Amino acid sequence: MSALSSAALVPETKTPLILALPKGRILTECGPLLAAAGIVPAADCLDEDSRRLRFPTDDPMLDVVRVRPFDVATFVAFGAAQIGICGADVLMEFDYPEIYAPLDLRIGGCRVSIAEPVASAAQDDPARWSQVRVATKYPNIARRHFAARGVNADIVHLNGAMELAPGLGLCRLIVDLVQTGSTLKANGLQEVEVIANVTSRLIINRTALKTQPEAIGAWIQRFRMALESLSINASTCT
Ligand SMILES: Nc1ncnc2c1ncn2[C@@H]1O[C@H](COP(=O)(O)OP(=O)(O)OP(=O)(O)O)[C@@H](O)[C@H]1O
Ligand SMILES: O=P(O)(O)OC[C@H]1O[C@H](OP(=O)(O)OP(=O)(O)O)[C@H](O)[C@@H]1O
Repeated sequence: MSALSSAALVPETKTPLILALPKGRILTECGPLLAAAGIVPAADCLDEDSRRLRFPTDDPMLDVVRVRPFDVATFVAFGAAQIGICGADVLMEFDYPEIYAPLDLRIGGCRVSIAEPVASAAQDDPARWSQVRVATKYPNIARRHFAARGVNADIVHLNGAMELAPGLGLCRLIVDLVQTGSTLKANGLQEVEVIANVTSRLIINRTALKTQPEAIGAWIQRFRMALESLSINASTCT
């Protein structure tokens, strides 16, 4: 019997599903999407000042938890949350096989890029890189990217403020997120290569989808319809 057909015999659970949302900039962008999907979380859920971490919604079968962006993928991969919203950068970094990412939510647009000081970029030819030291919050993405290019990369793992690292002699290159480019510019760096374009995704724990196909399938469908209604509204507003 296949995993799917055996899962269909398991009764769906009566405990609420957990939707994991990322704290920070994406949380604000999630507001209209949640509203369009008919999710009404407790009022303080979208308030970054609230110290609460788990919130009921108007649906007794759905609770929301608010965690750090990198941890959304971990909560969902381990089944602590069944559904989540997470940047494609985080999914690329962890590459969890337990996560299914059915929908591009078209929020949190940015890119994972390589940058270096403006002064060295002028004389540097990325095609000639053979040995580089790279500071990044994305060690796996960076390692894979440089390996695919045949470049020996010594990776220094930082959790933030990567833009400081080249000027202080910690590394020659950084791999970080870029949106407007203003953080790079303010720190004397320039983007030299785009590794991947990023948006946020709806993510699902694969086992939960097998064991609760109706409930989780219905939420995927609600997010899909929400995206359609938002894009219809956006195109009629322009
Ligand atoms: N400048 C940006 N523009 C647009 N989206 C971004 C930008 N920076 C990050 N993101 C997206 O938002 C997600 C969360 O980024 P954010 O910078 O808020 O969190 P963080 O700094 O990683 O959190 P933490 O405080 O846990 O380190 C990223 O994974 C990415 O998908
Ligand atoms: O191209 P820009 O529009 O300037 O955006 C890029 C910046 O945004 C992110 O940092 P964030 O502001 O989230 O701070 P962080 O360093 O705490 O992650 C990222 O790490 C860059 O530093």
